[in-house]
Amino acid sequence: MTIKLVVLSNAISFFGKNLAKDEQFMTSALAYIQETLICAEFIRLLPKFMTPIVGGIIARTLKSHAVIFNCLKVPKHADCIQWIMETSPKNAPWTPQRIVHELMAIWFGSVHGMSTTVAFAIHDLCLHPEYVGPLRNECEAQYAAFEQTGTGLPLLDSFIKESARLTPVESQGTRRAALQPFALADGTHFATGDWFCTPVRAIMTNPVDFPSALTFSGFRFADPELVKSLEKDTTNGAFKEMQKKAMKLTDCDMTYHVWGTGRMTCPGRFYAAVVMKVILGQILLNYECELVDPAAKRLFTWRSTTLPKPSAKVVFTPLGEVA
Ligand code: HEM
Repeated sequence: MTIKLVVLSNAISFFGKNLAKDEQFMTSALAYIQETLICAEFIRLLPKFMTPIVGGIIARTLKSHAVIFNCLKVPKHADCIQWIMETSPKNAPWTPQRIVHELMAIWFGSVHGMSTTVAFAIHDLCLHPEYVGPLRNECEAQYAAFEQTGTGLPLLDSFIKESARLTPVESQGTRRAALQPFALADGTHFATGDWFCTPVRAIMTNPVDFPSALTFSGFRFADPELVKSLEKDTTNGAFKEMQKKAMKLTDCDMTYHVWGTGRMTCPGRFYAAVVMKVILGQILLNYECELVDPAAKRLFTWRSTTLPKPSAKVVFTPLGEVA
């Protein structure tokens, strides 16, 4: 009885209220004491070299150990918190506070980046209705497979990439402060504390890299053969402006800076691309969308950021109700 009383009194401080009320856990926590005592006495009788081997075998066979370890083990989650914990520096792991701080920074960046990029892509669907047919056909044919694998929908992939090229959320990227005097390969010199960045918008509208750079060409990044096969769907040559080389939404190079550059290129872009395709795929499969006033200003710029104007309203009409 005494041991039971001590176990009960101790349990809240050791394991917290929830586990202290868990009958299966508490039975095992009590059994653990007795099993450990017997096991320890037995092991003391063995030659020293055998103790770790036999001790390990006994520990694995004791039921109480299994229950306790299963209840106390921190589960491995498939989420962003787990990823942050695993990528925190091994030699000086981050405190819980730092992990929450990192999580909220990523939460902000990812929600802001994705919501703005998707909003602009929806505007582009409204402004360039010639793309709706081929995109909807692609979704009808491939959305189920995309749901299984998270890959595919190459026309939608290109459409989102083109929308983000012409309306990137940020006009400047890869902002860095020089921590010590620093020179670029071309000799440009930075003193300690100087800031520099890449002109994202200017780079992505450079006519050297993008034919008809200021024209929206939703399939310019797709495979030219695939786009050619759509020619029957268009009468006005809408899909003719193509890049020299096909490029996926998640690809980045010196001409496409939406995801940043170099060592800090966005690691969330594969996830972001899938989420954006889910949202736009569902819209294409279920709705017709229309800007209430297509001629009105739909974006505004604040410093280097471009955002959708809250007044730029879109009407979504379920496909079944389209007149
Ligand atoms: C359309 C949506 C997104 C855009 C446009 C975007 C853009 C960017 C850009 C430009 C950078 C580089 C910043 C720099 O070099 O200073 C970056 C970094 C980063 N992004 Fe994204 N991002 C998006 C979505 C996401 C999502 C969904 C996640 C995570 C779930 C994410 C996680 C990160 C992280 C952790 C970094 C920092 C990488 C590092 O420090 O090495 N992003 N993102």
